[in-house]
Amino acid sequence: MKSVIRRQIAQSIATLEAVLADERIAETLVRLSEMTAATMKSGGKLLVAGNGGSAADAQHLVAEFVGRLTISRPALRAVALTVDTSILTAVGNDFSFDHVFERQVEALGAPGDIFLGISTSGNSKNIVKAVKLANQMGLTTVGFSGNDGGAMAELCQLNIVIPSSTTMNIQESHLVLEHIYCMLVELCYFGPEFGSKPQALAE
Ligand SMILES: O=C(CO)[C@@H](O)[C@H](O)[C@H](O)[C@H](O)COP(=O)(O)O
Ligand SMILES: [Zn+2]
Repeated sequence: MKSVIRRQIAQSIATLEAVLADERIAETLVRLSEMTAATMKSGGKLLVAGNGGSAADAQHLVAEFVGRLTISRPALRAVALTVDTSILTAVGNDFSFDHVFERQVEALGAPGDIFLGISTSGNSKNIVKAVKLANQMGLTTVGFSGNDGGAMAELCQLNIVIPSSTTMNIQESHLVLEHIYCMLVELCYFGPEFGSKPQALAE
């Protein structure tokens, strides 16, 4: 059993090492963070969707934006499209599960907003459909994926593709980058001096 634990931790670290070595990922994350801060400053918002573990990620990331991560500051405008069970069941039941995020993009999205789809395969139909509509509506589309980026890689304007084909490792790296993403948006939006008292978080 311990050998399984060691192997899995080593695999998770190796995936993160590969992420660390990938300059494109760092460059894309900086670009995305600057763009997100600018979008939010001008009244736009971030919409986030994912399935399974990535649905939990969507909610986790949005909770950091609406609450706080590294500094005490005003709430930032972000919405997880995974949380309203009435919408998910109504649209899933009346249309199909492939439309549960697309419909919410139609309802809530506006030109200039950002849609972030989190999908380890990059191929989940409900995410792909939401990306397509978001593109048509003039949102900026972003994909967090793994493997070869799947269909999302061809559709999204910005892509972060974890260099792994193992779902759990892709998810683990996504979470690390999602925390850094929120941290960088706080930095871009409020400036380093705003966060000079991180102990405020303990209050
Ligand atoms: O958390 C896990 C596996 O670690 C699962 O719940 C996983 O997220 C689900 O199978 C998803 O449906 C996978 O979808 P995707 O990442 O390919 O879009
Ligand atoms: Zn999982």
